[in-house]
This record gives sequence, structure tokens and C-alpha cells, in this order.
Amino acid sequence: MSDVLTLEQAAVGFGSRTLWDGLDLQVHSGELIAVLGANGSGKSTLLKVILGQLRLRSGSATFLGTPVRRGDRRIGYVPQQRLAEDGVPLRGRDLVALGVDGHRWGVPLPSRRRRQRVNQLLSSVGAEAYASTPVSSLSGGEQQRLRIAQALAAEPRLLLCDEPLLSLDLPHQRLVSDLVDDARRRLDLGVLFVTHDINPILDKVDRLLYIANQRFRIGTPDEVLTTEVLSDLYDAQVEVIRHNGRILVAGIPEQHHEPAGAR
Ligand SMILES: Nc1ncnc2c1ncn2[C@@H]1O[C@H](COP(=O)(O)OP(=O)(O)OP(=O)(O)O)[C@@H](O)[C@H]1O
Repeated sequence: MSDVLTLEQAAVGFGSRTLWDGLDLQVHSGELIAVLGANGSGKSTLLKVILGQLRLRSGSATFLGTPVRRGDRRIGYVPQQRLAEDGVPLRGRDLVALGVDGHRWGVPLPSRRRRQRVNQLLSSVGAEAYASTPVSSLSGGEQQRLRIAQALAAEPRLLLCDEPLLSLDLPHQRLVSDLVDDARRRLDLGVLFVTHDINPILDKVDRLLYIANQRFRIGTPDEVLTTEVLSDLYDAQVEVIRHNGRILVAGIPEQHHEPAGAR
């Protein structure tokens, strides 16, 4: 297994506030790592660092042997927010085509090859049926599928997903996580998957990074999602309960807003 991404002694913060420090993380090709933690613990910030949008305070972030940089098409990104507001005149296939074109704005006419590639991507996420529908009228799950197709368009080596399951119902959560899982197996992709709830992807996760209180733990779900580890991270009595193949976390302190591990 080769490393696609390496963070060494990485620290990040804003002003006098440190979000995390001393982070050592290797992401291997074909590996899916879930990123969990309280609101505001720095999960999205980690993705911004890897996307070259934010500088580390110290340490290094290396992608395929060179320092991370902005606009690297070998890193696919599925952002957190919903895709489009009403009135955005974009169809599903246009969105995927943007991923295919990348920075090559102003391509004169859609070539046959380009159209084939867009169709192939749409079909890989099962989105053919609404390829010509305005994106703004699609459901969250449908938009998320298109986002994944767009992120895979440049055949990335690393895929960053920022809460792709947010506000999706259970069947769509499963569908979207299956798509990501399928893509990483097919393309031998490394994946960082930010989520508040580990359960929809529990059977797919190789390791997880859990961030809380400016500290973190990395390991398999069995190693990290334990009463001992989370109580230590949160500096409070936190209970991890396993029931019917699901993981529930109780007792996360108030100031962390939401159950940060799994519900
Ligand atoms: N440019 C910025 N300047 C100052 N503070 C920032 C900036 N960007 C993010 N922050 C703060 O850093 C913290 C971490 O933000 P981040 O978005 O990484 O959290 P998160 O773990 O992804 O949270 P959530 O689960 O709520 O999405 C937050 O408190 C946020 O307000």
C-alpha cells in the first residue's frame, strides 16, 4: 500500500486559538478514513489544509511526495453545503462536465469524448435519470451523487468528503456511502470522509481520526470508539454503547454542541 497523503507534526489554528497540533497521519491508497469530532474541532479545516487553501501553523502536508497546493486536480472534493440555490441555471450533466473540464474554461464545443466521459460518470453514480434536470430542483441525495461524479471526473488519487451524508435520509446515506466505497475500491482512492455519524459507514471504514479538545486519536473504530478513549479525549465520562451493530455515544459535554462521535 502506498501513501497518498502524509501529515507530519501538523498544527493549525486561527489567531491565538489552536485547533489541533502534532498531527501525524498517513492516508494509503484504497484506504477510507473517517474524520469525526465535535463541531468546531477542525475537521473541515483539515480538508482546507489538504486542498492548499489554508497554511499549517507548523509541520507539513505532503500529497504524492510534494507539498499540498491549491488546485491539484488529483484531489477530489465533495463539499459540505448543498449545491445550488433556486435560479442557478445548471443541469446535472453541466455540473459533472465542470469536473471534466477542470480549469479548461471556455472549451468551444462539447466534443464526443467529453460527452461520453460525462455520461460514463453520470452512470457510475446512477444519475442518468436526472442528468438534464436543473440541479436546484434535485433532492439532497441526488445532488450529492452528482457532486461525487464531479469530484471523480479528474480521476483523483485522494477524495475528500465533507459531511456528504448531512441531511440525507437513511437509504440515501447508504447509497452515497456505497458510492464512495465503490469508487475507492475501483480507483484505489484514498478517502477522508468527515462525518458526525459513523454508523452509516462503519462497515466501510478502515481507520478513523477523532478530534476533540485540540487533541486527536487515530485507529480502527474498535480502537478509538471506546468509553476509555473518548472519555480521555473529552476529559469527561463518555459512554460508548454498541447495540445491534450500531455505535452510540452518550455523555459528550454540552460545550461540544452535538454528539461528536456516533449517534
Ligand atoms: N478563517 C477562519 N478564521 C477564524 N476562525 C475560523 C476560520 N475558519 C474556521 N474557523 C473556526 O475554526 C473552528 C473549526 O472550524 P471547522 O469548520 O474546521 O470545524 P468542524 O470540525 O468542521 O466543525 P463542524 O462539525 O461544525 O462542521 C471553528 O470554530 C471555526 O469557527
